[in-house]
Amino acid sequence: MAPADARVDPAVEETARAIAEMEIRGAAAIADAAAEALATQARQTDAGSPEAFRAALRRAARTLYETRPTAVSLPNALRYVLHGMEGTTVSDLRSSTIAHAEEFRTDLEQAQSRLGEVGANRLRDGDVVLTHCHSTDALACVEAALEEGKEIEAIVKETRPRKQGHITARELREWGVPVSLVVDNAARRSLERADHVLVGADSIAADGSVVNKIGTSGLAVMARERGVPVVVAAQTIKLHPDTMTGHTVEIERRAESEVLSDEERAEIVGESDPDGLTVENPAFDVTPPRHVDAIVTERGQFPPESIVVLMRELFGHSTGEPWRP
Ligand SMILES: O=C(COP(=O)(O)O)[C@H](O)[C@H](O)COP(=O)(O)O
Repeated sequence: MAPADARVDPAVEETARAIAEMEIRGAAAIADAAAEALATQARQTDAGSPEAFRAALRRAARTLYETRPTAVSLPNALRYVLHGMEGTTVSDLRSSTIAHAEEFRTDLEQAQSRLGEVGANRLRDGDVVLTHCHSTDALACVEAALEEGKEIEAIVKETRPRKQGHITARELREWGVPVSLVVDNAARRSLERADHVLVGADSIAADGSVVNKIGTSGLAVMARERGVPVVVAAQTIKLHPDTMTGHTVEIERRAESEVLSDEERAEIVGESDPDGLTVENPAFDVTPPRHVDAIVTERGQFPPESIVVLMRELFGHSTGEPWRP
């Protein structure tokens, strides 16, 4: 049993709540917040023994891990920080954990800006990108292209049901990028004037499949039909190491209330049996590698089928779940 002083800090509970309720969202932001929360746990814990310290960190990591299942950046971040927890005294454990969390967060930021430079090479002056959801990795490519003096336009898919497209549109407008906001159903028509589909990823599997916001796979199929290249911007923390041994990526299913209000439900159901109406709300889908042209990472760009080589290089060691007791 874990020692009594292995308590999860309230700040960690608060971060976990914010991730679960999507106040903190997007794979990179989730990873960053999780690493920061573990540093807070390490700083605040009143654990009186190395054993209690380790147990408290593992508990905190598990609390964070259980928030959202699809973005692998979350377990990758937790694993990185917990693997860095070294020492035989509480003081050493504390300082090594905090140092690793800080290193992770700095690396994350630098990786995104390097990735942006790599992705910007694909964008030419005057190009139009079509986006889906809100991805900081994808936007880093646009930002780097703008810094190089290129003019870029964007067609931004609204992205039902939570309309993360509005966040994308806001950021692009802050940078002065002309934006056409379109409903998701306008995707195929909008592809007529797009030069690239540019999206992010929550997880990338060993076969090069891309797990991203629901609607990405349909968009990629249509883009292939129209001959518009599909570019996935994804730092290497989006690579899912467990898929090298055949695990599949869990697709998060979210609440009906994101899709249908109580009043709308009542209107549809009328006098009929309420159980006859169910709402499916999967948050992500899987785009097969044949519909993806390139995965842009901070290590360069890769055809999806070759991403496994990079995955082996980065995650060749055993992965494991260090937050399990
Ligand atoms: O699908 C989403 C966000 O989904 P949600 O809004 O459900 O979290 C983003 O495309 C990826 O997380 C990549 O984002 P980033 O490039 O910022 O890591």
